[in-house]
Amino acid sequence: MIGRLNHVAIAVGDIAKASAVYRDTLGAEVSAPVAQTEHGVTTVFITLPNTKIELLEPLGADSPIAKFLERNADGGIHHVCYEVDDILAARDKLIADGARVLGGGEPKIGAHGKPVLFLHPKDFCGTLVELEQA
Ligand SMILES: CC[C@H](C(=O)O)C(=O)SCCNC(=O)CCNC(=O)[C@H](O)C(C)(C)COP(=O)(O)OP(=O)(O)OC[C@H]1O[C@@H](n2cnc3c(N)ncnc32)[C@H](O)[C@@H]1OP(=O)(O)O
Ligand SMILES: [Co+2]
Repeated sequence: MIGRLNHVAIAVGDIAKASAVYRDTLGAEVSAPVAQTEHGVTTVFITLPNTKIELLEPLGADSPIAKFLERNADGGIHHVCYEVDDILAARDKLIADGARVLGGGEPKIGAHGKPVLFLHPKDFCGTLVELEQA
């Protein structure tokens, strides 16, 4: 079912500072920040030869990453995103297998304009998993 690793997400308290670390210290190609109001985060994408790093900063009062940052004040790896050929078929199989699909199971449009879903970390080795329609 899962295919390419689309991105690894890092939650940060200050996305401008984190962008500067990746751009200036690590010499990476860093996008401008984009407010993703629907998702309660601001995103930056760092393009690598074989995948992407997504920086996430809380946006708005009830950002889904706020508690994560309370637990990890310096920031930290927040989720991994795998591509799937058919996100609805993947969702239905995961639910049939007893996995918890977050957000009521309906895909939202993610940062790349594609449908995305999130799977509960407790069901996937303590790791928040995002699926993105390839
Ligand atoms: C623009 C879209 C963009 C894209 O790529 O397209 C994005 O990636 S948007 C990213 C931000 N959105 C989301 O993360 C949505 C899905 N996430 C959630 O719904 C929440 O973060 C949730 C439910 C996974 C956790 O929420 P919260 O931390 O408020 O809940 P709890 O404190 O009750 O946590 C429950 C339990 O899970 C552990 N946990 C929480 N977050 C993570 C994590 N990122 N990785 C691993 N484990 C996590 C937390 O420690 C709790 O464990 P416990 O043992 O019970 O303490
Ligand atoms: Co993501």
